[in-house]
Amino acid sequence: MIVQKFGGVATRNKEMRELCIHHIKRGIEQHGKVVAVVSAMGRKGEPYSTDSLLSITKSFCTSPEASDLVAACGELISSAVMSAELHAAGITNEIAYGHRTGIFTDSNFTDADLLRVDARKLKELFNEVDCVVVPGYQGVTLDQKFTTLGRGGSDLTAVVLCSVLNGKFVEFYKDVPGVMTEDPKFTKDVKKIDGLNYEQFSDMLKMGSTIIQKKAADFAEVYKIPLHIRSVYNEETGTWIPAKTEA
Ligand SMILES: Nc1ncnc2c1ncn2[C@@H]1O[C@H](COP(=O)(O)OP(=O)(O)O)[C@@H](O)[C@H]1O
Ligand SMILES: N[C@@H](CC(=O)OP(=O)(O)O)C(=O)O
Repeated sequence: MIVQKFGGVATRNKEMRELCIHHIKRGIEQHGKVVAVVSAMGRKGEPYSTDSLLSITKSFCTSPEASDLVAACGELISSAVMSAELHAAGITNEIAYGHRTGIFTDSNFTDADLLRVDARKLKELFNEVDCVVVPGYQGVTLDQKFTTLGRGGSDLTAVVLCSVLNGKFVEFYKDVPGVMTEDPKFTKDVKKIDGLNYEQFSDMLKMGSTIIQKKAADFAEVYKIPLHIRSVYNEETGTWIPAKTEA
């Protein structure tokens, strides 16, 4: 089993989600089962993105609980869309959300911390289907309120689920070939880095790189979860953390 994470750019429209579905199919063929963690579709200005939902009313800034409930809807919509399109493509799948995902947090709305993760339901679902679709970025409190895990939190969802389900590694599907020497949005002459150790990757994130959420990278380092950051547009190898050693 592996975990694949598809962010807002990878899930933004049907054409992009077809690429995601191709990777999920290949993941199932090569690794048996796939947990597909999805983020809200699109970026600022697109209708179902996290930023668009959070801008419905300025009053969300005075009500963190309501703000988290609306934010969680972005990933719920995305998981419903992805699940339906996977069914249409012939891939058996179930959606795990709310307490079915088993990610329980404290009530620190907008940046909640994990309390415990109960993987029993997810394991049960894998007896029935090849793929479980999980809305990222969210957890539930012990009294069943939705919380979010901080911006970029779907990365944390992916890494945490890989850890509790004993997955082989997490694949992050991006609009870049992997971790580059610098952010290609701002610098032209960049090269893909084939591999980094956890400390080198953490240093890049500390310097401000936004390629994955820092909390997720820290969790991966502590629990030794291998990460593969790669392009959604093709099947080429991206960047492995930790670097693959020569056989
Ligand atoms: N060193 C880096 N290498 C590659 N991409 C980087 C780097 N630093 C920042 N980025 C940015 O990270 C973006 C990919 O992350 P993001 O769009 O947040 O993905 P996701 O939608 O999966 O969360 C790239 O478009 C790129 O601009
Ligand atoms: N949608 C949330 C969570 C997330 O991880 O998104 P993305 O994978 O698109 O960065 C956010 O924008 O913060």
